[in-house]
Amino acid sequence: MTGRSSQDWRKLTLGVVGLGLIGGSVCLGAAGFRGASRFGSIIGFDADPQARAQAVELGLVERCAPSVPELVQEADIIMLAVPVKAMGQVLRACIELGEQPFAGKIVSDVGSVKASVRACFEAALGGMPASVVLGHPIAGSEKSGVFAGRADLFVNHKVILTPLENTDVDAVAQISALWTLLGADVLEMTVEHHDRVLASTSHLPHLIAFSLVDTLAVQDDSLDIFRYAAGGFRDFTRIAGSDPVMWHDIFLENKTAVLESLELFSKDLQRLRTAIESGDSEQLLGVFTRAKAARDHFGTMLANKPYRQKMTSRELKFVAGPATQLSGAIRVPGDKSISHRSIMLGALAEGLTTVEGFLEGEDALATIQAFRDMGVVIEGPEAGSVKVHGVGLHGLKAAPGPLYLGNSGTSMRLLSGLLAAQQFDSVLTGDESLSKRPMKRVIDPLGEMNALVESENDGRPPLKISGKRPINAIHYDLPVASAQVKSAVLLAGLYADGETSVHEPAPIRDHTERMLRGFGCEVLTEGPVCRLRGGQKLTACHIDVPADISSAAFFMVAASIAADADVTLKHVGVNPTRTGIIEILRLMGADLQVSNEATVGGEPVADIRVRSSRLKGINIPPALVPLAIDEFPVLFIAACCAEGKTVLTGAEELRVKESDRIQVMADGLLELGFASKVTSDGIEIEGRGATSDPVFQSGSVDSHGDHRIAMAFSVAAIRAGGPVTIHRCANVATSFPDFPGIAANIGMQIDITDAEL
Ligand SMILES: O=C(O)C1=C[C@@H](OP(=O)(O)O)[C@@H](O)[C@H](O)C1
Ligand SMILES: C=C(OP(=O)(O)O)C(=O)O
Repeated sequence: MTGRSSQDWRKLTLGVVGLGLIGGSVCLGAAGFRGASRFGSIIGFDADPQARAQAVELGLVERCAPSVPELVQEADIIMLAVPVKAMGQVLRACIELGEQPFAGKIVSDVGSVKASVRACFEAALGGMPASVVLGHPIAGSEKSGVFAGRADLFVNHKVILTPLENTDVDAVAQISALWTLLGADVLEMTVEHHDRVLASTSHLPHLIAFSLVDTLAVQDDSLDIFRYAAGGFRDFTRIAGSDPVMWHDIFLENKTAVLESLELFSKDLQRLRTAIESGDSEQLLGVFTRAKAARDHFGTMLANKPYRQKMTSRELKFVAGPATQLSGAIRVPGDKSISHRSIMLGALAEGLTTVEGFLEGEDALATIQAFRDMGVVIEGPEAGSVKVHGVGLHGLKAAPGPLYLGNSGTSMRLLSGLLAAQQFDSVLTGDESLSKRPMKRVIDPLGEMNALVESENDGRPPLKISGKRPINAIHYDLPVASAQVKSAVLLAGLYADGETSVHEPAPIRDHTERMLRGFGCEVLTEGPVCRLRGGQKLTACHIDVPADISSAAFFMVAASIAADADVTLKHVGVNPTRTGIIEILRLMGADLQVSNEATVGGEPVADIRVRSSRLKGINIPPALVPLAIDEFPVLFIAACCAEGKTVLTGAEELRVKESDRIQVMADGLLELGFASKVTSDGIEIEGRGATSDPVFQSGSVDSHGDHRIAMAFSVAAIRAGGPVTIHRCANVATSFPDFPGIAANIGMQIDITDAEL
């Protein structure tokens, strides 16, 4: 649907019936913010003669028609902005114009209950004319009357249109264009869906606000109550100041849907009452933490920020600049792999698990949300602290709907193993990138364990996991060096009768095994095989999440390639299954010093000091590939800045990460004037080293929504001849929220722009 040009509108007369808050605002918005009318003329009618006179005086309309039929005759587009209750009378008045009073006109309304407005049309006109498009702007206010109108009332508000099967598509397009002109976002749904949604999101809250204020107002000490009522009362009850007659009508008109949501709410309220009475703190915390998470999510959605939502309508762009001097000591956010596992194992444990240093990135938040959906009480995260109220191995409950795991492969694969062993069915979904990632690697071994994980999409998400199936212990030889697959099998193995063992073809991260031990579980590791007996109890513990070496890697490369750098990365996790980046950079001649080594909660940590160095190209030993699997995008940047050739082989896994990290990096490098040679399982990069500075041209690259690609090119900018613009960076928040802010602390310059696509 395309909007009309201003030229088109100027040929038309807009007629607004009902000049209260909504009708008046339609007039003012249509008149244009700068006073120049966008319409040929705007006329109005209101049942109240005084309102008619005031509307003209206030400049809402040029003039008022003496009756509804006369307005209908004159106008081309008619907006019936009268209360739902008055609709029948307005329509009956139009009958004097003949059987089809709206022929050749386009008509819409603004009523809050669509089924009853439709019934009014059917009763008055014997059916719904094709040129009538029912609609509802979600832009009320507790103010009403002819003085309440505002030209910008609808800006950035939603308008729901509810066209019927016979509604004329051109009429829908015109009414949609009118609302767009007034600044609104237009969407469509059925009449029934609209009435159900509004019953819960608007009508029920109004009912509760009216009821609460009334309950308090009739108490003896009401004056005191109101005098001392704090901000919470004021915020919560603002809508009790709304027009009583209008709301009285709405409740009676939307009776069925309102009663349904009231019934649901009453049950939940009763449950809270019982929880308070019996001192059931678990139940109270469960409701409150879930509600807080949902409200926070709602807040970020309203602010158009990317928490668990598809980033289709907005683009986050980084513009990174060259830098020569980098210095300072920083601590990057918590390890993503360990953060995920702290929630999963904490939920399965008995008792309260406390976590600090938790990564508040969207991937780990998606895991938290999934467990909340399965009935686990999780407090936080609050400045990296999380409290997980474990429910025990058999305490998870079926989620009310599919579990949405955003961009996170780790969440989906580990949860597949865990959920395959539950007494309920589950569905796992994810964003566009996750929906393309291979899941057969977990479907197959879990199938061998008698689990049923199904994909209708050639082994890709969504995954349907059947519960209530006994899980068999197996020995599994991992065909790919994947810690996610190993962990999925081990988590399912927790529920099996007997010993599950996994053989890894090369060393891969072992956080699951280490953390299980921290929870009191016996997990044996003998060379490449780890074993675990099913049925073991997990006991809650404290987890200190180290800084993520995969995030620190960006600054290790940044400091290595910058002309003058001395950067210290604090409290970094240096588990030997993760230190491939350190080993590879050292082989390339980087100056990395590891100090303050310690062990926290079974995981080694250290500070890493990095200074500028003359890197040289190497053949990356294949054995190091799994130990640095997430660090290759930024290692490619290091290779470009090295002297000589770097060759990566045995890294085909990179092609099935959040993007095809080999191809997407090579494409981006080319945009910056740097040609590389892509191979099926790696890349060859002829470094430019010190012989060419800048190494990269200024330019513009597409990260394909892959966080690690976006951050790698931000690092490349250090050695570019001018700014590097990186598109689709919103997913940086999956693993490294505030990457630009932390980068700025050592002297990197990354500007963020948030633009409409
Ligand atoms: O187990 C984990 O936490 C992870 C394992 C790796 O994936 P694979 O198991 O697919 O190699 C890694 O790429 C991912 O970022 C996190
Ligand atoms: C591959 C990654 O994560 P995941 O598999 O959890 O999406 C990553 O963080 O680079």
